[in-house]
Amino acid sequence: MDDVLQNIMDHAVAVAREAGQVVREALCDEKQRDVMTKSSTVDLVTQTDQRVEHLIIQSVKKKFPTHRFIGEESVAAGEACVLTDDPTWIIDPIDGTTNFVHSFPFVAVSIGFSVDKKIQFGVVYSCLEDKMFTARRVKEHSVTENHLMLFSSISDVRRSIIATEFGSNRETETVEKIFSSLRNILNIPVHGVRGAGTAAVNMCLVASGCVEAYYEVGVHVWDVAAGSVIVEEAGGVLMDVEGGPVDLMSRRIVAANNGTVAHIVKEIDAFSPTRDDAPPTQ
Ligand SMILES: O=P(O)(O)OC[C@@]1(O)O[C@H](CO)[C@@H](O)[C@@H]1O
Ligand SMILES: [Mg+2]
Ligand SMILES: [Mg+2]
Repeated sequence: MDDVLQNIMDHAVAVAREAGQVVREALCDEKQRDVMTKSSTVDLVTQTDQRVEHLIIQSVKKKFPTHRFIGEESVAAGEACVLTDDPTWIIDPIDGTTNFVHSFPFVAVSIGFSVDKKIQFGVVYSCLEDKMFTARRVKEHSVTENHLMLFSSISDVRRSIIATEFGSNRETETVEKIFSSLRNILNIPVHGVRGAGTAAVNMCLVASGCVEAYYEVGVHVWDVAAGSVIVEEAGGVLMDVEGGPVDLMSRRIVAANNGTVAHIVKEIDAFSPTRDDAPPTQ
């Protein structure tokens, strides 16, 4: 299985790079950045998101015809978001669509691959920085092209930088919760709070030791599937925002180094968005 998995992972890296090239070219063409909206007026999608997801899925289907997919834009178009034991590609064609639309320079192609409901490898291509992050669920871990993982050993949370995002839900109660967590964390006080505008890149920042932790309520499985392996293989931990094991379908995540995770979890004002795998409401 090892060689088989490596073969699949090599394909994921190649197709992520190809997708990244499409994204970079689209950035120079206003038409390809025309905005449509999904769950709210600030949940953006472009024809490039759809095109890139199609490109990835078609390329994988040619090589691995029995594999299944959970793709952000396919789910938006009505496909089920259900993880089975079958080999499944979990795809976010553009993580950071808002960044893409505004030319804010953090945009990633994120591909996680799951078997038996466990993510086996993750590939995050931060395509405007041209950084490829990969990790496989074995002892080895690697970040290609010299982007070495330099995991943070800081254990004093007051010396940390914490990453988070504001998401695309603007309901008053949700915004209140987001600010309540943010206030608690700023008041620790931490050195700073940052957000790249993409969950996948935020998780790679944890794996690289640039930030000590990343947390968010409202993410989707395609935002974090790839990053989850990258963080764990770098030596980090994943947790639910109220402690306990993370559930990638729950839309809640903390990814952190060992020293700060417990401190961050204490400060989060948790809530529970509708799960990614919830049956559709009629
Ligand atoms: O919609 P996209 O661009 O794929 O996802 C980007 C994003 O908004 O999704 C997460 C919340 O859902 C955030 O962490 C992240 O910034
Ligand atoms: Mg995303
Ligand atoms: Mg996306």
